[in-house]
Amino acid sequence: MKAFRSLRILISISRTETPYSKTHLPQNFIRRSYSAQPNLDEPTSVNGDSVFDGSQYSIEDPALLEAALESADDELGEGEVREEDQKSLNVGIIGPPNAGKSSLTNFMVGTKVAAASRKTNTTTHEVLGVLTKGDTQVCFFDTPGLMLKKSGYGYKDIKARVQNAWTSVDLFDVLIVMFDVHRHLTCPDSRVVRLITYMGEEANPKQKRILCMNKVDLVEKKKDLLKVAEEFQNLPAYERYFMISGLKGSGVRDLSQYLMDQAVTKPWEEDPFTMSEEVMKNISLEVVRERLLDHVHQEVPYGVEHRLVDWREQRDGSLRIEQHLITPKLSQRKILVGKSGSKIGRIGIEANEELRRIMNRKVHLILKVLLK
Ligand SMILES: Nc1nc2c(ncn2[C@@H]2O[C@H](COP(=O)(O)OP(=O)(O)OP(=O)(O)O)[C@@H](O)[C@H]2O)c(=O)[nH]1
Repeated sequence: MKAFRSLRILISISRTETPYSKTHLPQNFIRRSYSAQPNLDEPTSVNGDSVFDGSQYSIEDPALLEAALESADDELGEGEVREEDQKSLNVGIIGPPNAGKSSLTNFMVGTKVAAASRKTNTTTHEVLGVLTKGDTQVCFFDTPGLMLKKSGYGYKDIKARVQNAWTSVDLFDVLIVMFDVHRHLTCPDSRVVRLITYMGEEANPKQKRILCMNKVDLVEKKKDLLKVAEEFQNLPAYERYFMISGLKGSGVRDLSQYLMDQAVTKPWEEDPFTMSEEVMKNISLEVVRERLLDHVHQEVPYGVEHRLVDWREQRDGSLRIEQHLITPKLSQRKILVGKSGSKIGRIGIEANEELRRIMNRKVHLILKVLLK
């Protein structure tokens, strides 16, 4: 159930724009619960008992129970807000690679899963995450590749995608210009300074711009932060300056509050009940990890390398998920596998069932325990 709890947060993360990437969760799925039993007592044993294959198990059709729990159409479900009451804000985050854009978004959105295996540079403006709180939805967009060349001009000629990105940057309600202040103090990069200056030179009446000095946790002498603030203080386009640690969270609450306060009455653009494929992949890892921690009490889970090796939609609409658990020691592998595969089997059954409920479709979870 811990994964279900985290899902209340996870569902507010948005989707990537691939046609097959959307999974629409039933709007009241969080409140549903139904039990299911595997129809076999023992998990599959292949080549020395290291494989759990979820396709060996079938779950009773929960449709009847789902129907019974369905709320009436005109009732507002938990977390739903009438369109006329919805407030929105689109926030672009611009900054050099490694500035901490994803980490900050993850912290604000409330989970680490948003970007762990995010594909970069696939779209002009990639949704990094969506924060939906009360009646307000804040969408965070990445602006990949938007840096300035030494000449001071953008890399417009590289690809039309980048050109479009530059021209549409102005469309965000708020633009966060972010940089790694620790790096700036130790090894300043002229391209970053140029970007900060360029974005701060001229105020845009339709867009609020803020300058975020990130990674303040790495700066030992906090006085140095004031020096940096002074360096950029005469840039009229920045309405506010924030000193934050997107990873550790310092200063993030003020920033989140500032953003929530900027939201205007406008229907939400992102369905808070839609999950991207990337998010689902990470959920699948999280769910298995959780079960692992539940069932293996020794130190084992912390030494285990956990990989998603296959994620495939099958012809019948079901999802095949294969994950590998790689242990450094044979003894750890034995603990994980259990007698005749009983441990990994149990972990697999429970994780398979939970994933089936979350994804709202049939899931074949394959877990393999391997030795490094
Ligand atoms: N100490 C510290 N590290 C941070 C902070 N924010 C991010 N990092 C680390 O900096 C690295 C880059 O962070 P990301 O969030 O991936 O940066 P990004 O700007 O999204 O990077 P790109 O995807 O390359 O554009 C990671 O190793 C983070 O853990 C912070 O506030 N403090």
